[in-house]
Amino acid sequence: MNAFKLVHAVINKSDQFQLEMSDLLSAMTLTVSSETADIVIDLKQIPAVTTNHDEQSLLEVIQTAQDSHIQNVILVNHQLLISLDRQLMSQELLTQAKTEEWDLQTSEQSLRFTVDMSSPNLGRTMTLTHLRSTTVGEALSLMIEAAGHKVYRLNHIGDWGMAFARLIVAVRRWGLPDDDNPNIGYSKLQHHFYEESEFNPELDIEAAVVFNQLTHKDPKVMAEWKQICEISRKRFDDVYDLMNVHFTSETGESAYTEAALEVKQQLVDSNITSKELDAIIVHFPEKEIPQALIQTGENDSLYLTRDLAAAIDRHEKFHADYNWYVVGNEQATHFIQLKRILEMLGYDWANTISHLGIGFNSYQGRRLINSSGELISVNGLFNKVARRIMETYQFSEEEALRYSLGTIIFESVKYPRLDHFDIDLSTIIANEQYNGFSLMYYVETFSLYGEPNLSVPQRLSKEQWELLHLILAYPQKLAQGLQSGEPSELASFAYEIYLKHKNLVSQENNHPSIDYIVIKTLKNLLYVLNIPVKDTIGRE
Ligand SMILES: NC(=[NH2+])NCCC[C@H](N)C(=O)O
Repeated sequence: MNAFKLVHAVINKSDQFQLEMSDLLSAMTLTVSSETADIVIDLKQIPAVTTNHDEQSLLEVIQTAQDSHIQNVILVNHQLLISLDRQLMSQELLTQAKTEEWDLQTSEQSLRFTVDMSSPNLGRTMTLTHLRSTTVGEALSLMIEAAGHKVYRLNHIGDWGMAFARLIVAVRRWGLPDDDNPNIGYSKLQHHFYEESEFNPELDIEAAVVFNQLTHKDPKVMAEWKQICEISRKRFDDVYDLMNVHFTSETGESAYTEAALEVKQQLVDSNITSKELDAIIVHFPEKEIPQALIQTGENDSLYLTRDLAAAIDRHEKFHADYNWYVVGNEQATHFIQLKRILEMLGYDWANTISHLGIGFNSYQGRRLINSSGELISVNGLFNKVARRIMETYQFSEEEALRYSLGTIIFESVKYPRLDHFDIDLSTIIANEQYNGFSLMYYVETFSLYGEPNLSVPQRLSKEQWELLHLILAYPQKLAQGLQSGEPSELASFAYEIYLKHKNLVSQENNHPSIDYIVIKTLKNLLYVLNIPVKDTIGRE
């Protein structure tokens, strides 16, 4: 049941008005309190309506359409106030919940998106920022699909650069890490390298030689590099499997080293670079953008230059309307430079690029380390939270892991992206709180009585209608979440529905048909956030 499409169709059926769905979407509110009306349309926000006469005609269009969903419509102070046939609307919400055909599209055309998400670095552990990029990126991808668009999920894996030369040297001296936790092992090796190189400058010299060999694709050194990458990669796949995240394309940065040289040449040829010693630099006309380093020595490539090559490749492959990068906000300048350089090269599609930044993330107030200062892997975090759930609620191991995943995923999407999020073991699994645990538990254990012959009550109480009325806003919440790139819009929407329903139940003012609509809608919202809720419908 999509009230936005309904109103849009009613108006556009006439020859007089052809409104854009996007205009209607921003002008139309399902009022918070349904006392005045069920739908308010602010006509000042609709470009096609400019005069009093237009306002009057629009009113008449809706009146003469005599759509059965619309009970009454009046014009007050440049606003259209629409009252709906509550029973009919509710009945249609019930049908939607039964058939699970969620009609959430509010866009006339289907658009194409790429979402750069996760993009961890091999040869070290996945950080909480990478984890949150994965969860936010996947939620956004599912939201894009739910809204009827096409998404390409892209993993731009960090597998190139000086860090790998250091790791190769470290592995030569101190051996490969053990199998249990290779990425923790690699991170320790990197750390060890830094400590040792303070006393032993030979290490840095050897790393520089290795990096040069890597740059020239020396087969023996490439084999050492490849081994490190493959071992490291497997662990990330375990995380993706657990979270049910599947990428359209996973390309290491190493795949762009040659294309990066071409981009460099293109920049030099367009006269937007300057050479300072061995370095090639772009100065921007805007003073506030810091100069960008394109190359430091012959034949090498830098993160930015590889990213420019990858962006061009992405555009050629996917021709997306939107290219999103869900990446830590400390890289804000990098993305400003990336976009501006593409503009300076004359790529008109540069405006499709948006950096959706991620704020600071912590575990118990710190980075992913335990109380004795040891690194924890993301898999380790899932297990830790699962263990805590098992102890607290006596869940089976399998159930605890599923709840752990759902809880961590929800926790990382429930705040606006740029806000700090902390995984606090004592609060994230507390029941009846604003967390993933409570929502999963609620939708999976709420007792629903029967399904087949449900129908909504003849007369809905005020509170009952207010809850269903809130659910009618789903397509708009989804559109707003996509507009701002914020899955948190849906997380807080789910929580609001949950609270209202709990309240209804405590007043014994619920009804099986309403329970059914609510639980199915909440489940759908959780699916769209990639929370692994069970398919089955409560206990009978
Ligand atoms: N296309 C991109 N730059 N994606 C993000 C890459 C993130 C990078 N690997 C990092 O961990 O910092």
